[in-house]
Order: sequence, then structure tokens, then C-alpha cells
Amino acid sequence: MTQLEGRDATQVATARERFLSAENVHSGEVRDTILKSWRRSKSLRVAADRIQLPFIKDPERDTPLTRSAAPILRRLQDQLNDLPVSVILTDPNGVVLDRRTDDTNLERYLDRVQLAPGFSYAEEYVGTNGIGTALEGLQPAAVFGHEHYAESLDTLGCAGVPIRHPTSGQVLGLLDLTCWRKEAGPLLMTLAKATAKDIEQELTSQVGQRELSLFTEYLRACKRGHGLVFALDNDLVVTNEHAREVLSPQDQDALLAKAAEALCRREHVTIDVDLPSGGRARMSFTPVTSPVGPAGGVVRAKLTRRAELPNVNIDHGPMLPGVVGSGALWVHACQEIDNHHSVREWLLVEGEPGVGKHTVIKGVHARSCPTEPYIMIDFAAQNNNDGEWSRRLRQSLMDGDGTLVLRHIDALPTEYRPVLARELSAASAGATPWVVATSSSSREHIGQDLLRHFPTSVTVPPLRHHIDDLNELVPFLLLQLSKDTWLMCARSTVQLLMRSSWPGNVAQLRKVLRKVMLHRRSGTVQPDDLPPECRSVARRVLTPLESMERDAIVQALLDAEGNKTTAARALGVSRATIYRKIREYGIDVPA
Ligand SMILES: Nc1ncnc2c1ncn2[C@@H]1O[C@H](COP(=O)(O)OP(=O)(O)OP(=O)(O)O)[C@@H](O)[C@H]1O
Repeated sequence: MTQLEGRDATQVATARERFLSAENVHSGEVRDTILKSWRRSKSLRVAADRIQLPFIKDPERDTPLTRSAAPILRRLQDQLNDLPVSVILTDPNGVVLDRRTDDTNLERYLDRVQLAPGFSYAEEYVGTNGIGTALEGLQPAAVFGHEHYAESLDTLGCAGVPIRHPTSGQVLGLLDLTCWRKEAGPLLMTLAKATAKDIEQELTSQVGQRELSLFTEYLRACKRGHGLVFALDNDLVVTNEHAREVLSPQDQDALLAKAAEALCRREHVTIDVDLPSGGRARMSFTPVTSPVGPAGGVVRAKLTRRAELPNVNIDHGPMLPGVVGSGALWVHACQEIDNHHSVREWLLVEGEPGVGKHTVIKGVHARSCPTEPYIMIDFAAQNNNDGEWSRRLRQSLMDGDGTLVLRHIDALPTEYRPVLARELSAASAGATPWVVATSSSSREHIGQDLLRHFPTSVTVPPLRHHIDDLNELVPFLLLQLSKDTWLMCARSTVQLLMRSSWPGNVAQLRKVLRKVMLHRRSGTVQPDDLPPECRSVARRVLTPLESMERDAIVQALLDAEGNKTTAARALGVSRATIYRKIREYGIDVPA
């Protein structure tokens, strides 16, 4: 193969260096597709100086794509003989499923850069490369030498071509040819395209007449409206995007179970199906017949009742009304608060603003003693001069039952602390309501005199420490906010929301959804509907542990006024580690 990059290699290398050190690179200096991909890579905070990729231990390797591709890849490998070219097949997410080469040097190098089965070469992990960039643009992409975003790929040249389903057009995977940069040339792409085309032809003949008839009916149903559409046969289920976004996997299973019964009987039915989420759908199943016999059937469905509001289930006991979430830290905090309520021990509930402290207290009260009085004195809202709060406080303490919430106790001006302490001391001898205070700041803002009335405390975790609960919070808040209209959130949108760190917690999430509703009043909330504050996100969803680690690093950096060496020392980690973590977690180092 001829050398492609040759004359331009130095120019591209220089442009890349400048781009990475935040200087301007103009179109013309490198190809437009490459420059766009570099920009995407940078905005995704891909590391250019090392390769560390997610690994899937057991990717799905027995699919129509792999079955169709296997003989073609084998034949190509034979034809290439000892040439240093690697033939690679990936799934639609860039995860390598198959890699073949007879050249041991190239093979060893590809192992080193993790271009190997199980690793994902998606652009979001590796930056610009033949696999990820082709999948991102949904069209063939060749990337040579220094055009790669990651430094260690600059000795390679690669050409990736997406492979599409013969009828639906959906991208099923990608064929990539990779060789040494000095040997890469335009023929690499020609060969990759021809091979991908062979695989698509093989797929067409494998799909066969049955599936062709089924897909044709399915596509016809999809084109007819925006409803929920499935195609199913004994070993195949296809779901349209709307169904995937609107229905939980459990709801999809419930519909498919009913459809499978109709499939066995090969009869046309229209029935109402109660869904596990509490919603209901009207579903009709139509059997499909191909020229060679029965070919499964098509399901069309429409939601006729929306899901019930979910509630948090503590200890599999009764629910806390108006509270959702099932993350371990969150449920633990709810349980603790509930335990203190059951023995009526006065309690301080701490946690960042907007985490849901007051919501849990209300839920605990509503579940256990809904008919008793619930008095809430908010020190952040009260006019503290008019004595109104002390009158309500005294009355509640005298009545002696129900719940008394001293909300934002940390906001009570210092001069009033002795007044409150005196009232609490006087009441504590007799029967009192369950007294619970909330605070978002450190304990100096409350003072010892008051603190001694609250022998125990519970900390409610920030949203980022139970981020999976967004799956429950988002539909719950949308239902709460939308009242009569019917608004849902696409999975992709929830995924994006999960990558934010939510410094304002659930209260901020509520505000964001309210903003979204200003311009989208019904239908499905898509990522583009989100306000700009949700666009600055981590590269991936952090686990609760990673999120705590990120918080510790941010705190150490703040304490050290942004000095990374001091922060690293305080945390007991090396400077290299703190630099890596800052990049990995996308931390904006405080000035
Ligand atoms: N787990 C939850 N389930 C349902 N709604 C929640 C949950 N957590 C918080 N919310 C909602 O988020 C908003 C903020 O919650 P809440 O007022 O309880 O927070 P807080 O911790 O008391 O805040 P602050 O200390 O800033 O007053 C409320 O609108 C509440 O309804």
C-alpha cells in the first residue's frame, strides 16, 4: 500500500500539538472531519496521553452480524496472507468483537493500545480513530497517523465502515482495517468498503424471506404513527425507539408476554394490558405471513393510563408518601429518620441544600401519624422580629403531639438562639411532639446551646451519591409538575442528567425540569430540551464511591486554594494521581 500521510505528517503533528495546548487550529490545516472529531474528543475530555478503555468481559458474539461476517473475515485474512493489516469487527458501540491478523508485531502493538476484543473504541473513550469516528458520523472514516487523538495511535492508519441492517438500515456494527501508518493508503478504505458490502450482502441472504416480510410490516406500522411498535418472532424482538423511551423494561416485558401468547395462537387480538408500573396500554397484535409461511407478528400499542406515583419503600415496610428513591445511601437515611421518629427521639437532619431533608420528614410523619398536627417553622423564611415563630413554637410544644420541624435551624440569627434554647429546655421535661431540626451548614452555625437538644443526627446524602435514583425522581417530578399533561423523559435524557454533579441536588433537578416544561408541555423530553446548565457533564456516570472521591478531591483543592501538590499531600496520593483524577472527573480546579 502507498504512503498517504507522508508530506503532510509533520504539519498534522504540529497542528495536533497546538490543538492540544489550546491554540487555534484552522480548517485546512487538517481535514474538516478530523478537526470536528478532535473538538468532540476535547469536549468529552478524552485523555490524549494514555489509553484506558472500558472492557466488556463477555460481549455478545453470536449475532446475525458475527455469523454473516465470520466467513468473509476469514477469507480476507487468508488473502492478506502475511501483510501487516488487522481485520476488525465491532458492535455498534465500538466494542471489538473479532480481530484477525497474521502479523505478530502488529498484533502485539494492538494489544498494547487495547484495540482488542472486549474493549470499546468509541470516540468518547479514545477520541478520533477509524472506528469511533465512523460510528459517530455514521459513515466511513479513515484516520491516519497524527490525526488520531490519542498519542499512542499515531503509528497506525485505519479505515472504518459501518455495517447496516439490510432492511431497517440500523447500524449493526463496523468493519475496520488497521495497519502501520507508513503502509496506509487510499486502498485501505476501498478494501474496507468492499468487505463491509460483502458482509451486508451475506446478512441480506441470512435474514431471508421470513424476516423480510416481518420487517416490512413492522416498518409500515412504524411509519403509520408515533405509537409503540414491536415486531416479534420466536427468536427475535424488535422495538421502536418510542417504545424503548416510554416503557420501562418491565412494562415492555409485560406487553411482549401478551403478544407471545397471541403469536402462539396466530390470531389477531386487541386487548388492554395492565403494566407493572401501574399504567395501562391498549395493544393489538397482527400476525404476519411471508411467501414461505408464518413470519411472527407486529404489535402496536398505546398507553391509555399513566403510571402511579412511586414511593420509597423502606425495609419493605409501608411506603413514605411523596418520597421516591431506592439507592442504598438514600434508603438508609430514610430508615434512620424513621427509626428516630418511632422512638420520638429529637433529631437533627443534616445535608446539602435541596437534598430532600424536609421531604423525608414530611413522608415519615404522613406515614405514621397523618392525623396529628404537623408544624413547620422555617427560620430561613420567618420574619424573626415579630415573635410569631416563638408563639407557634410554644403552642406546638404545649400541645405535645405530632411533629414539630425547625427547618433551617442554622439560619436563626445568633441573638435568637438563647430564646429557642430556653423554650426547648422548658418543654423537654414533659410530653412533646417529635422535634426535628434541619440544617445545611456546619454546626458552628447552630451553636452548642441548641445542639445539646439534638443528641443524634442523620445526614441525607447529596443526589450525586445516589444518582441512579434519577430514574425514579425524574418521572416522579415530571408527574408532580405536569399535573394534567403527560410528559415523559427519554432514556438518553436521563442518562445525560446522570452525568451532571447536581450541586443544588433534587431542588435543582426540579428547577431544571420546570424550565424544560416552559417549552415542552407534552410528549418526550429529549436531550436537546435540557437547559445549558445540564450540558457540562462528566464523561460517564460516576459510581457513588467515585463521586465521594471526586468530592474529597474538590474539597482538598479548595482547602489548598487550588494548589495541586498541597492537595495531593493532604489526600496522601501522588501528584500524578491527583492530576489524573482531576482530568478523569472533569474537575474545574478552583483558582
Ligand atoms: N426523594 C425525593 N422524592 C421526591 N421528591 C423529592 C425527593 N427529594 C427531594 N424532593 C423534592 O426536591 C425539592 C427539595 O427537597 P427539600 O425541600 O425536602 O430539600 P431540603 O433538603 O429540605 O432543602 P433545603 O435544606 O435547601 O431547604 C422538593 O421540591 C421535594 O419535593
